[in-house]
Amino acid sequence: MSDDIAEHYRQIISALGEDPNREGLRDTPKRAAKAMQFLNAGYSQSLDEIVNGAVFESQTDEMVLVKDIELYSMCEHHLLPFIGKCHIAYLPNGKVLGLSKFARIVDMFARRMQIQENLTREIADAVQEVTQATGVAVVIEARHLCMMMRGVEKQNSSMTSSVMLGSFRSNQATRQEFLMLIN
Ligand SMILES: Nc1nc2c(ncn2[C@@H]2O[C@H](COP(=O)(O)OP(=O)(O)OP(=O)(O)O)[C@@H](O)[C@H]2O)c(=O)[nH]1
Ligand SMILES: [Zn+2]
Repeated sequence: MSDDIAEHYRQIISALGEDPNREGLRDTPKRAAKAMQFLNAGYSQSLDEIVNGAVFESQTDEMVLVKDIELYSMCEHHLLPFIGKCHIAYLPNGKVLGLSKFARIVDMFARRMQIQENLTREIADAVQEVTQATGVAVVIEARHLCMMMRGVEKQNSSMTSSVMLGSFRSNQATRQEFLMLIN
């Protein structure tokens, strides 16, 4: 698989007019293949595996917020990175999720070919599935290199996407509290 990807990179380098045999590029197909596999490792993970049973009984029903989880993903249109941060809140319903698992869930879905809206939705659905929470809110703020390095070449625009489930959708005060806490 890795060799296969490396061979394709060799061909791409060649098609771009470079010499894949010159010293600096000799190992590049192999490195690029390895990097690309890392950036797409989310396809071979499952929610069960990354959560690893770290769901704990708790009587708290107050909002839990995990803020500023850094995020690196690749846009599925150009295969260029988008970079930003993710905020996740939920209202526990008898159980809480291990803190590190929020970052693991973000990475599992970010390390796939994505658009920001779908990434946001997949993270929210996953948190809902493992916690059975009364409500889940996810906000992602990101900058897309496909907008910066090429195309419209806008350096300062960022995109915010959100998904509100359960109480965050139905209860204005809950949503307001969340938005106030992340701003
Ligand atoms: N909604 C959304 N759009 C995205 C995301 N990532 C990239 N895009 C957009 O996907 C669109 C693809 O448009 P196309 O016209 O098919 O491709 P293109 O000619 O390369 O587009 P330009 O970027 O405008 O040069 C562009 O408008 C991108 O900005 C994302 O996460 N969400
Ligand atoms: Zn793009």
